[in-house]
Amino acid sequence: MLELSHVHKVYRVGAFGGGRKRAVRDVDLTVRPGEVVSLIGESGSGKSTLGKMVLGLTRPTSGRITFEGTDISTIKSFRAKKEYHRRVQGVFQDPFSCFNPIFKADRVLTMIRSSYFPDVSDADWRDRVVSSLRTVRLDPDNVLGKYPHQLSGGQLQRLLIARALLLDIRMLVADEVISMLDASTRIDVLNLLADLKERGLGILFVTHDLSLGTYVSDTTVILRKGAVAEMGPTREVFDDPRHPYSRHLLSCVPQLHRSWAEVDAQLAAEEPEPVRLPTLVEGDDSAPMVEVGEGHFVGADQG
Ligand SMILES: Nc1ncnc2c1ncn2[C@@H]1O[C@H](COP(=O)(O)OP(=O)(O)OP(=O)(O)O)[C@@H](O)[C@H]1O
Repeated sequence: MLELSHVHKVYRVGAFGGGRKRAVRDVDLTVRPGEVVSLIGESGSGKSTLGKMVLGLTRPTSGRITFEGTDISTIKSFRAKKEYHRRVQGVFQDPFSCFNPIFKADRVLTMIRSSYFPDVSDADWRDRVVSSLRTVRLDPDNVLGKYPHQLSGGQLQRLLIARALLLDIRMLVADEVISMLDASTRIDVLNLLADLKERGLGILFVTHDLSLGTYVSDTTVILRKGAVAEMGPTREVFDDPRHPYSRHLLSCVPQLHRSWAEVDAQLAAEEPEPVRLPTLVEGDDSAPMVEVGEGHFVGADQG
């Protein structure tokens, strides 16, 4: 469905754009229908840049992104871009900033109608809206006609997902969608993502939160300095992390039932079979990976 192949992104920075900032380095990854792929990494590791490239908000410096067989760099006309966004949508961290406080919150749905479905009758449109709101577990009577300040962050986030669903999307880029929500609402939104996955959507779930990454994802991609440090089936990556960075990162997840000393002791006792990590070559932008288990890859140690 979605395939990234040797994707790089270098931003021009500095007063006259003379500097260069490498944000993404040689990333290969795939998202299949009904699969949730978590992109995990610390701040600045390139997660959002990858999400933005998939959404066509910024272009890769090199490499290819294909969606359902089409290289998205060939999608140029306004009409073709609109069609692409009928299939691929993004939902972002701060739901509040997506709403204009002087308009009712459901205006985000009306705008979809005027842009994509001008010929749909009022009755048909109302049915579609009600159905998409129910899918995201919102009560239409509770949210329609309300202003953004009358709704919670979780309701606004779900409203944005409902908006995406009106478009019959196949792929959702969910960029830190739960980081601004309180704990119980987070679980609601995660459960909603799990429902969407059941409906066959592919989801790129961008997060810096490791523990939430495991909750919904089939595949985990750990990014460091723009390159993949480790990727593979989520259970394998979490149960048997092979890259030193992933091991360090996973050991930092607080666990209620164990002290830090116990975690350190376990890590030392369970030192995995040593992996010969690939090396980066000076002057070469590629980021090689080695396979350490079926579909489980590790990248170079970038120090
Ligand atoms: N438009 C831009 N121009 C220049 N540099 C940028 C731009 N956007 C991002 N960067 C830089 O690229 C790197 C990757 O940024 P990105 O936002 O993708 O990381 P991230 O992992 O999503 O971080 P966070 O979790 O803090 O959002 C960072 O060093 C960032 O400063």
